[in-house]
Amino acid sequence: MTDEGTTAPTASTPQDDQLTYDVVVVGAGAVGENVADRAGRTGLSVVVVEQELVGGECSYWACMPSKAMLRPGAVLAAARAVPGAAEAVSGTIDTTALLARRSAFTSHWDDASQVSWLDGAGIALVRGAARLTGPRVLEVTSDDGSVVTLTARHAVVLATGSEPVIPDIDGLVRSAPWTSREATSVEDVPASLAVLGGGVVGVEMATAFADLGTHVTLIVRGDRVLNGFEPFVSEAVVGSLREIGVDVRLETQVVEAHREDGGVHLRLSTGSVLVAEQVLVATGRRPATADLGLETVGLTAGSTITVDDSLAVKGVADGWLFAAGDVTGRVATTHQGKYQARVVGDVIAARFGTADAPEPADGPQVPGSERPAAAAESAAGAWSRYRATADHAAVPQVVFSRPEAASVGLTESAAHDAGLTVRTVEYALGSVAGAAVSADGYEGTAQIVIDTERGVIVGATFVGPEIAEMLHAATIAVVGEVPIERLWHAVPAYPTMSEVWLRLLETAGL
Ligand SMILES: Cc1cc2nc3c(=O)[nH]c(=O)nc-3n(C[C@H](O)[C@H](O)[C@H](O)COP(=O)(O)OP(=O)(O)OC[C@H]3O[C@@H](n4cnc5c(N)ncnc54)[C@H](O)[C@@H]3O)c2cc1C
Ligand SMILES: NC(=O)c1ccc[n+]([C@@H]2O[C@H](COP(=O)([O-])OP(=O)(O)OC[C@H]3O[C@@H](n4cnc5c(N)ncnc54)[C@H](O)[C@@H]3O)[C@@H](O)[C@H]2O)c1
Repeated sequence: MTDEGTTAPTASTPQDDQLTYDVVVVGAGAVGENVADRAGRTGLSVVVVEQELVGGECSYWACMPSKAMLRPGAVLAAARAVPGAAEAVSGTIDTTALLARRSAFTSHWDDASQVSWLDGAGIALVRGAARLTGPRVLEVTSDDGSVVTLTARHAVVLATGSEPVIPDIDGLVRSAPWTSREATSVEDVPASLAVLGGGVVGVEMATAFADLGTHVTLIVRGDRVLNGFEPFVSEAVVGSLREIGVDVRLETQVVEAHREDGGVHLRLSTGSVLVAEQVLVATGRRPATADLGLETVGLTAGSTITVDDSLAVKGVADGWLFAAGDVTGRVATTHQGKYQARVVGDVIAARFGTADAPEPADGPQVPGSERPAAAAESAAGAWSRYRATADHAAVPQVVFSRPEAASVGLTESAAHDAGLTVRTVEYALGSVAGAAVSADGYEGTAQIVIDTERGVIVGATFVGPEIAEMLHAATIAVVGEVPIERLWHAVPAYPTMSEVWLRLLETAGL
């Protein structure tokens, strides 16, 4: 569906400097790739623009390398908690092997395989930095300075992700701090590391570097880590970080920083000075929108791009501009961004796709309609495939700390803030046979938040070794709004950790 007479460019750089496609996606991270795939399924021509590596942050500097770095420590801890296996693992982590496996997971920071995937899916790629110059038109500047003008016949989707925030602390920028990129691509493991920020990146990277033998100090300004989770998660995670040798300093701020004699000197609010070989700043991320030309379409450069549940950008006329992923400021995880990508891809396919678009499996069918998908999309309500409803009700997240932490939906306090009448039920995971068998001295907690008016679960939290895979059952219960009386009939196998569901429901009075 490219212009007549124009050969659709493949994943190599196109020759023309004026190109028109049905859909232009800016950013080929996990989110942009999924938007392109989904939107292109009904015959729309799609191009993605990428200024760095196709695959984005998650593949090369975030999810994949960080999880690869954390896995050896988790496996060792699991083996050490089981007599019989423990005796077989008397050594320490092999740093060289760990980093080699980490690098393999990033394809050695080479995006060739992802580019081939784009090619196979019939999605064109233009390499360079894209900037809107007005409605539906963008300029892409490549590394060699050449400029391509891209026009979208129907839709532009911004999926430019986010960038780390470096707090305004005297001397910090001059100290050349690490961000998560340097931490996840590390080759020379530092002897000591100060980690600033007790969020997800701070906690995961403190764990990973402690495993690598680095002396880690975690500086947290509040009285707990992982603020978005239930408070009992912080207690468990801080306790175990300290057990693996991380010096956790709660209610502490960095006042001033400078680099001297090969190390970074951090003056702390407590009056002491901390010296570390490197400092990792993990104090959150902001949407990457500073140089996107937002001002040419009536938005503010550098701001979060606000979208509705169809992922259409608010405040832009004619419904041609969409956004998904970190750049929307909704939820900054790959899985939720990819969910948004599926939604917006389907919305674009339905609104602008051809008459032969497949009929949706859900939503109202309009007899005799030439474009059933378009009719279904325009009538779509919450929980249809065309609306990102889960962004409000059922966001799951796993933190790969030790113990792991996982949650979906609302915490108790968020439920109160939302005006719900709730009760919480908690159960010690270590009392469940499946957990006791999996590790001697297993410690962990499961909690559900029950909306007492509707009799459904609106939130769940787990903390404990190897609980990550427990989360999806909770997500299904929350999204499905399964009445707890019905959940009672979902019988967990014995002896698995999932038996905690039975114990939670018994504790709730069933
Ligand atoms: C250390 C770390 C660990 C993480 N671990 C997890 C995890 O385990 N699980 C999880 O779900 N999430 C994790 N996340 C979050 C996850 O990485 C992000 O939510 C995800 O990468 C967002 O995807 P995205 O496509 O929106 O953005 P990105 O992956 O950032 O992709 C955006 C792309 O747009 C490109 N781009 C930007 N501006 C332009 C422009 N003007 N022109 C052309 N291209 C442009 C960028 O180069 C980039 O490739 C982690 C994050 C960090 C920092
Ligand atoms: N496993 C996962 O799903 C995973 C892993 C890593 C990152 N991520 C995502 O990446 C995003 C970024 O992670 P993050 O940890 O950088 O951000 P975050 O928002 O999770 O945590 C940032 C922390 O830094 C603190 N902070 C902010 N400014 C500070 C300052 N000036 N001084 C001291 N502390 C300060 C905040 O209080 C907060 O605790 C998150 O949204 C997260 O969801 C996800």
